[in-house]
Amino acid sequence: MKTVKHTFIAMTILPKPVEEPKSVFSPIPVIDISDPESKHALVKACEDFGFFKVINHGVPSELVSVLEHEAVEFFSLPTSDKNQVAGYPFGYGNGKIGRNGDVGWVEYLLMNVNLDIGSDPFLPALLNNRETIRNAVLEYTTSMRKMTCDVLEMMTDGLGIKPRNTLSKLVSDQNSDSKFRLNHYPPCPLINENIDGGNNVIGFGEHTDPQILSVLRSNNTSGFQINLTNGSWISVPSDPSSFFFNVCDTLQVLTNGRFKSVKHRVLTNSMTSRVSMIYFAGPSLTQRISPLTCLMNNEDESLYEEFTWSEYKSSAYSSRLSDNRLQPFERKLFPLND
Ligand SMILES: C=C1C[C@]23C[C@@]1(O)CC[C@H]2[C@@]12CC[C@H](O)[C@@](C)(C(=O)O1)[C@H]2[C@@H]3C(=O)O
Ligand SMILES: O=C(O)CCC(=O)C(=O)O
Ligand SMILES: [Fe+2]
Repeated sequence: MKTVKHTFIAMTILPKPVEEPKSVFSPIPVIDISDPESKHALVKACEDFGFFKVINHGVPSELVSVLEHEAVEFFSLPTSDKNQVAGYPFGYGNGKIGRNGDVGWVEYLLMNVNLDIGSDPFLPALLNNRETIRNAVLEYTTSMRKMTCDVLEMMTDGLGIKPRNTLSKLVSDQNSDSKFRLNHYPPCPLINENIDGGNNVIGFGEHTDPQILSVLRSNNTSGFQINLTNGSWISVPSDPSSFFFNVCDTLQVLTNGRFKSVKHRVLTNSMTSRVSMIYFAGPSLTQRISPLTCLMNNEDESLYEEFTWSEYKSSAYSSRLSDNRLQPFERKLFPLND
C-alpha cells in the first residue's frame, strides 16, 4: 500500500510539546468477543479503564484495508482538492479541531453516518463523485454499527440487565446520531528531539468522546494514549487487526458513573504517518439520557441531571477539547444530616 505523501498542514499555532509517558508496560484489557464468557472481563475493563481492545471480531480485513487505501488516496490529494469538501461540523479539516480554538497536527474528514443515509445531504454530496470511498465508508460503518451492538449486548449480559438490547437499541435506532472520522497525522518534522525521544507534539489533544461508545482502528503507527484513573498516561501499542473501544460520556451517565469515559489523546510521530478511522456510536437526538434504573439500588442517587442527546451535543460542541463536558450535568448532591 502506498503511504501518504507528506502533506503540509497549514497551522499557525504549534501545539504544545508534551512529555512522553515513562511506562512501556501495556495493561490494556483484551476482549475476545467470540466468547460469551468475556462479558465479565468486558464489564471490568469498562469500570477500570473505560477502554479495551476487541479481538476475534469477525470484521473482514478486506473491508478495513479498502477503506484505509481510500483514506490514504484522499489525504494524498492536493490541499486545494481537499479544501473543496472543507466544512464544519462535517467535512475536511486541517490543524483546527472543533471551533473553539483547539489545534492539532492532524487533518481529517468528519462525516455523518445516520442509518437513514438517503436523508443526509452531507455524505452523498461530499463523496458522490468518489464512488469507491463512499462505498467503503458505508460498508465499514455498517459493520462498526453491528460490532458496537454486539459489544453493547455482551455488556448488558455482563451487567445482568434485561432485555439484551437495552443499550444496543440506542445505537441501532434508525435515527441514531453516529459519526465517522478519518484522521491523518503526517510525520511531524517539528518534534523536539531533546524531549524523551522526540515523540512530543500533540496530534489530537486530550479529551473524552461525548457519545456512547467509539471504535478506533489505526494503521501500524503508534501515538494513541489513554489516561488511567491515577492520572498517568499510557501508550496503546498499535494493532491494525484489532479494534479499540472507548467508553464515552453518555455511557458513563447511563451507568451512573460505574463505567468511565476514558480520557485519550494522540501524539505525533517524527517518522511515519498515522491513519486512523473512528466510529462514534451515538443515540438519536431526542433520546433522553439518565442512569438506567435497573443498575441502581434503592439507596443510589442519580449523579446526573437528565438530558437529551441533543442538549448534550449543543453543550459539548461549545466546549474546548479538554473540558469536562459532563460537569454542567452533574447533580449537586447534599450529604444527609444525621
Ligand atoms: C473541540 C471540539 C471538537 C469536538 C467538538 C468539541 O467542541 C468538543 C468535542 C470534540 C469531539 C471529540 C470526539 C469526536 O472526535 C468529535 C467529532 C465529537 O463528537 O466530539 C469531536 C468534535 C469535533 O471534532 O468537531
Ligand atoms: O485518531 C486517533 O487515533 C484518535 C482520535 C480521537 O480520539 C477522536 O477523533 O476523537
Ligand atoms: Fe476521541
